[in-house]
Amino acid sequence: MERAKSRKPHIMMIPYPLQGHVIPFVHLAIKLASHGFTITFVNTDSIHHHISTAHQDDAGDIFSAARSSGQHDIRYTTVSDGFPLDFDRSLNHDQFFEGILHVFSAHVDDLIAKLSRRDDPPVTCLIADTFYVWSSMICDKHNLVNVSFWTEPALVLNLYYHMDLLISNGHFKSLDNRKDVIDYVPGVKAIEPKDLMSYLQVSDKDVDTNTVVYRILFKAFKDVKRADFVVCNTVQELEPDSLSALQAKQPVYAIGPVFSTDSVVPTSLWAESDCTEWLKGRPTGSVLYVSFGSYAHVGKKEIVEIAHGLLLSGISFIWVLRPDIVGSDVPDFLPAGFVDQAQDRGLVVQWCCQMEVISNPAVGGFFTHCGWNSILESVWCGLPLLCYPLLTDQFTNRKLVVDDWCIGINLCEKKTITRDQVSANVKRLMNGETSSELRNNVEKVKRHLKDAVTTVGSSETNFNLFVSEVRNRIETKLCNVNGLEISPSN
Ligand SMILES: O=c1ccn([C@@H]2O[C@H](COP(=O)(O)OP(=O)(O)O[C@H]3O[C@H](CO)[C@@H](O)[C@H](O)[C@H]3O)[C@@H](O)[C@H]2O)c(=O)[nH]1
Repeated sequence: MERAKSRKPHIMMIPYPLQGHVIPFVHLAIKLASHGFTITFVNTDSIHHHISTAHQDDAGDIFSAARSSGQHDIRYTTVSDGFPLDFDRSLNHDQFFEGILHVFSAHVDDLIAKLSRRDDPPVTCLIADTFYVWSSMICDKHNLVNVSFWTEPALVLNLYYHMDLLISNGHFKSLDNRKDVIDYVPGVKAIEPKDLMSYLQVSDKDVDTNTVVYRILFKAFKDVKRADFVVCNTVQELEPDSLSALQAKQPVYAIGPVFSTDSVVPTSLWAESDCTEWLKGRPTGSVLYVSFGSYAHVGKKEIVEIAHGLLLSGISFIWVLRPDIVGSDVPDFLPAGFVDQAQDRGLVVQWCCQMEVISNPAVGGFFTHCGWNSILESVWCGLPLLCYPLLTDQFTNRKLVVDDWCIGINLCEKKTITRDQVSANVKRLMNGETSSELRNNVEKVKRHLKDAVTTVGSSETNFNLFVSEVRNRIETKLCNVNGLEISPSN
């Protein structure tokens, strides 16, 4: 018993190898380390390569500054995702995901086995992304406490969790899906099929649901039901019904927003441009920030319409355009002369420190693809949103933003957009009556986010509860291994 108790709990954390997942994982890692856990953070070789290239630090351990400034016990290692470094994962999306589905877990298994021979204290808990299909298998094999980290809204988890209901009611995976409102999912009063995640909006007539994305979804949301704990990057007060429905099934903790405004850990996969000089002296709230995140692609036609719409609007803007926004094989996508026409009114960068830019007082609105991190960050900074969801959870996130919280407006119902539509909506977002209403509403939602992370707030309380439950579970496991019969409270 004493031997078990004296061992520091050691958590291995493995984010999904995508930007929007790595960032919240890093912040959660630092928070757990500051609560006395030993953390081993695992990035894929490819993610590590991108981060260290972007930050011009090839040998880098991304946690070195955090370790010395906070005296945290965070170790950092990398693992192969099964593909060579120069394999284009964005261009060969499905092949890459087949690897993540079938091959990646063997590398993780191998890494844990290696660490357990070498590491002190031994790894006793795994926090893996909910989209991984192998967490329970790995945890069973290595006797680890199994924690699933969900980086999207609870509403989205709740809908995936109840995919079987959507299928049996004919809203998903039937030849011709029902189009009426869905009102039978526990914790979801009503949701229209157009607000489901993109993957659940298709019928069997149009799409083959045996493709790799669906095989991952079906397996991952079965596997999450076997997790000991689920932590969600959301706030109890913002999504009480979905969270209660999930909490009725298994221990689920809303601990968001999980981010830090002064992080010393490099996480960007692309080199960041500094926008501070450009923003200097611009009137408060006058600049629109435009970004479509790290993963989704936008058609060249749409990029051209957005570009013209931004010019037509007369509003100043910073537009993040990753080199692969259309596709890594399409390097030229902006209309000829765009940058010259924008003159001093527009800045185009391939990537930036988003939190730093949107917290600048000159920025007054966010034109977004509705990635969940961007929504949380935008609310944190008090910015209303112009929503242009592209895929996956982004449609469902838009429902929360536009319909439930009334802090944003829709760019369009369909994917096709026109420059006039862009210009009109940018102006509505930034100035006038709609803009003031949205800003008032954002302040209310922002209050929930800020309150949640105070020492008595819901997220902080949930986090502390989670920490103590995980500790107990780890101790119980260690004692069982050592042949000691104890209850967690001993
Ligand atoms: O120039 C930029 C642009 C973005 N970011 C950061 O990158 C993250 C982007 O995350 P998110 O807004 O969630 O978008 P994606 O990168 O597209 O995230 C993926 O992961 C999210 C969380 O699981 C999902 O909600 C999205 O649909 C999915 O595409 C945020 O933290 C931003 O602050 C930067 O630092 N600089």
